[in-house]
Order: sequence, then C-alpha cells, then structure tokens
Amino acid sequence: MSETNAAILVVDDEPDLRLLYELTLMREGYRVESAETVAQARQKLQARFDVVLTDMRLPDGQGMELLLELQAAGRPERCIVVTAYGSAENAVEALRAGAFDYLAKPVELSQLRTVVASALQGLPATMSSSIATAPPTGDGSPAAVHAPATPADRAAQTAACADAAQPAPHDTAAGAAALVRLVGQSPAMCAVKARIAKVARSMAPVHIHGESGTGKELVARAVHANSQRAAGPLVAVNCGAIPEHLLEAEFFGAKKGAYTGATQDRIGFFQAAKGGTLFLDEIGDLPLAMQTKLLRAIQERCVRPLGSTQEELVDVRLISATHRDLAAEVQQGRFRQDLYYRLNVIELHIPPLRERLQDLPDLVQALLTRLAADSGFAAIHVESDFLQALATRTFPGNVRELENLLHRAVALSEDGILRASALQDDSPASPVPQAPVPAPSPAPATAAAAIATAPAATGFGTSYAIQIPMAVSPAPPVPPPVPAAPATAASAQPTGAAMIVRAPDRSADDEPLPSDLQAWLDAQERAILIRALRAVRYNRTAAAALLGLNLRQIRYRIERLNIPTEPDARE
Ligand SMILES: Nc1ncnc2c1ncn2[C@@H]1O[C@H](COP(=O)(O)OP(=O)(O)OP(=O)(O)O)[C@@H](O)[C@H]1O
Repeated sequence: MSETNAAILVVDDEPDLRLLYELTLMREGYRVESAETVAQARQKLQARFDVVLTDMRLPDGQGMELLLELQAAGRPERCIVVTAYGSAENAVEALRAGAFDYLAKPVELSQLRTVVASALQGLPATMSSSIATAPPTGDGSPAAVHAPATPADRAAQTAACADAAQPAPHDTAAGAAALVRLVGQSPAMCAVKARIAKVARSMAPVHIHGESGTGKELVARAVHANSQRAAGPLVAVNCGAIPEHLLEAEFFGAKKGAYTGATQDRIGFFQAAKGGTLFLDEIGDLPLAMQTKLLRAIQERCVRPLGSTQEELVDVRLISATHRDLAAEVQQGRFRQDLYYRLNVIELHIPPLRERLQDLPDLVQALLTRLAADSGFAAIHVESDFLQALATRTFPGNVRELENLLHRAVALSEDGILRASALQDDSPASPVPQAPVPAPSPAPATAAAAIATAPAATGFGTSYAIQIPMAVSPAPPVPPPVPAAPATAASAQPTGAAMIVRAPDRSADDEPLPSDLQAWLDAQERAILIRALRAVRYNRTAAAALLGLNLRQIRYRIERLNIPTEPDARE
C-alpha cells in the first residue's frame, strides 16, 4: 500500500505530545486526526483508520479500552499503545490483548516513525485510501467493519487443517506454503497452525516451546512467512552454538578493531534482521550476562555495535524457542525473569510426536518424499508392517528421530521396500506408554494411510490397526519449493505397499506454478542477494561480482527489494 495515503488517529491528552506526534506523522505524508479522550476517540472511530496510536492513560479511561473495543468489533486498525517508562506489564498486557506494538515514553521520534511504518506494512490499499465511514454502533464504541482480511487473517481462516494443507489462492503463497510444510493434521497440529496464523500478524514476541525435534524452527519460519514482515529477512540463530566471547559482536555487530580478529566492520544479527524477524533458537542456552544485554536491546529498542559510539535502532520481530522449561530455569536463577517475561508474550507450544501419532502417515510420506530424491530409488514402497512397527514407538527425539530412522531404513534397504524387519536394529528408545488413544484426524486429505483405533483399543502397543489404501493420493499442489509427491493408484505395486513415495521428478513441467509470478521471482532474487551479501560480509562490490552484476545493478536491486544492508555498507 502507499503509506502516504495512510490515515492515523493519535489519542493523547497532552497537547504538546499530541502535536509532536501529529507533526512527525504528517511529515511522513500520513493523514492524521487526533483525540484527547477515550470518548473523543470513540467518536472519531466512527470512521476508519489504518493505525491508532493511543496513550495508555487518558483523562476518562484507558487506551486499552479502545484497543479491546476495536478487537471486539473485528476492526482492522492496527493499534500502537504508548506506555509509561519502564512499564513492562502494560506493554506485555497490550501486546497480549492484540496491540500491534507499543512505544515506551519518552517516545523517540525515530522509533515512532519506524513502528508506524511497520504497522502499515502489508495493509490492503483499500484501507488507507480514505478515512471511510464505518456505520455507528449506537453505544459509541467503534463500529465493526468487515474489512478485507489481511494475509494472516486469511491464513487463520484457512488454517483449519484441511485447508491449510491445500492452500486456497493466497496473498502470500510463501505463508501458505510454510503452513503446508508443517506436516500434520491431528487436532493438536491444526491448533498449532491456527495459532501461528493468528499470532503472526502483530509484532508481539513469540516464544515457542517444545521438545527437541518437534519442529520449532519450522514453526518460527511459518510465523515469519505469515507475518507482514514476510518480505523481510528471517535470521535464525542457534544461541547455544556461539562461543560466549563472540556473542555480543554476533548479536549487535562490531567495528573494525573492536576485538582481536575484528579485521573489518561487521553487522550483527539485529541489523541483519532489520525489517524482518530474528529467531533466537535455544534461547535458554544464553549466558546470564548476554541475557542482560539482550533485555536492554529489547527494552531500549536499540543496539550499539562493539567499539561504536553510535546506537542503532532495532527493527525486528523476535521469536525465541527452547526445549527447556524456561519457567523452571527462571526459578533456578539460570534465566532472567524480566527477559522471560519480555520474550514470552505469546507462547506457542508444540506437542511431542507421541501425542499426535496420527500424524505419522503424513509425516512418513512427507519425509520420504524428501529422502526419495537422494535415495537412488525411483520409488520407495512402505509395507504396512513397517507403519505398524512405527506406530508402537514413542519417539523421544520426535520428528527428527523419525526422519533419521527413515533415512537409515532407506539407506539400508536394497530394493526400496521398507519392511518392519528394517526397524529391528532400530530398537524403540522407550517403552510404549499406555496412553489413551488419540482420535484420528478427520478425514485426512492427503494421508496415504490413517492410523485408526482397532476395536476395544486400549493403548498403542496392540491396539492400532493401519488402514491401508493401495496407493498414496497425490499430495496437494503447493507453491514451490515444497515438493509434491505424486503417486497414483496406477503406481501401486504388487508388493501391496501401504504407501509408495516416488522420487520427485525435477522436470520443470512438474513444478507447481506460482500464483503470483512477480512475487515469486522477487522472493527468489531477494534470497539470492541476501545470501551473496552475507557471504562477502555485505561488501556490495564483491556480492555483485559473485552474481555477475556490476555495482550499479546490485545497488538498484538492493534498493528495489528493500534489502537491509549495514548503514555504511562498503562498496
Ligand atoms: N511437522 C513437521 N513436518 C515436517 N517436518 C518436520 C515437522 N516437524 C519437524 N520436522 C522436521 O524435523 C526436523 C527437526 O525439526 P526442527 O529443527 O524444526 O526441530 P526443533 O524443535 O527446532 O529441534 P531442536 O529443539 O533440536 O532445535 C527438521 O528436519 C524438520 O524439517
């Protein structure tokens, strides 16, 4: 959307501050209206805006009331709440209630501009084209508006699992593809997908919790891909893999000579993720000293590269993940409570695979599709006893364990047929629990086989039967690069395989067509440019040379695709 058309409502009772916000935003080209009280704001909100910037404390009530009323009315305005200095509770409360973002007093004007611009990103153009009138409600609260849904809204609607697996024409093909890549149609996974689509839309920090191998990184990628920052970078960091003495430089950047070995300026993760998402995996592994520095970066919204005197504005959405129980880590003094509070604004829990065993057939199919290409077999046949043997396991290593197990089974198979005997050396790591049998997922659209309860089912061990169609139905068409696994009834083999997974044919004719060619090409170009820039530490001349471009061409492309580079990136 053209940001200059955007309409902003500023709500603040302090005339000086109101004027300052108004002037700052008008200078950005926005159309600004203002209100001094909750009552006045309600009046103004009979019309529609793109963004509402409201102080928390107002003479006749709280800014939160406006936020909640807009939410309740299903209004599409993005709300930014201005909180008192140091009032983390208010900020977190507002984010949990659905605020897009918050600003702490005293509001830095550069931050105000960044946060408002970020809130306007990805809004449909129709919303900002005019301050359209919304029908009055009678009680003075903001009227409901059935505005065009945002991509995240649409994703939420389609995240009812069958739809998420078969994405409808979607504004962000990448967002739908990211949800499809997260295989599983069990109620637990459907709930995870629906929540991803819902929480993706704000700037609120998301904390993903789940055992190792449950797919936390895939979930983080899906949140990013469904957010309005999807066009920006996703920088994924494994906090446990960075030597302690390098943490600060890696996170915040460093000037040449700032430490032994710093032979040139380098940008940090915060700068690299500018305009996008910073995914801090294994956050529980961060040493306490670094936790303090990270907290400061989050609170102050700026970072200072090592050896620099200049602070740099932070413009990232934070996602963190851990397999640890962070609350327990806080109790034991190993994790800062205030940081935990800041990171855990929205929690996403990924259930372990043993609690959603009905996802097994879908997962086996998806994972084998990935493996089939490298296996050397034209197709991999999965015998029913192999699936049955899998279903008796508890997978303490979750999907990663399943992936490894399939990898070994395929590698050791001489004929491309997976039988239960292939699992004999792969002893189950733990005894089968006598847990209640989970309900099977409702009519899985793509499952090659569905695990269903046998009569008088009592537990995992002997109570499952595998319903086995003769062949795998074709996987739903998904945007690239998600591989499809075409296999038809005609491809069923005389082995009576429960599942047949064909190595994806890489011929161009079989690639699903992108629904928005330009967006698809831009995404490819952007990813390649970012890779090249990172490879040469953001030296644009070197990156251009890598890609067979000249400096002018790469500069043009960087600018066109809004690729963040170091402020003083070298040429
Ligand atoms: N629902 C899923 N659908 C498809 N693949 C999955 C799913 N969940 C996990 N995987 C695959 O399992 C492997 C492990 O996933 P991932 O790295 O995201 O797990 P994690 O929870 O981040 O693990 P860790 O805590 O050890 O970092 C990856 O190869 C991932 O692609």
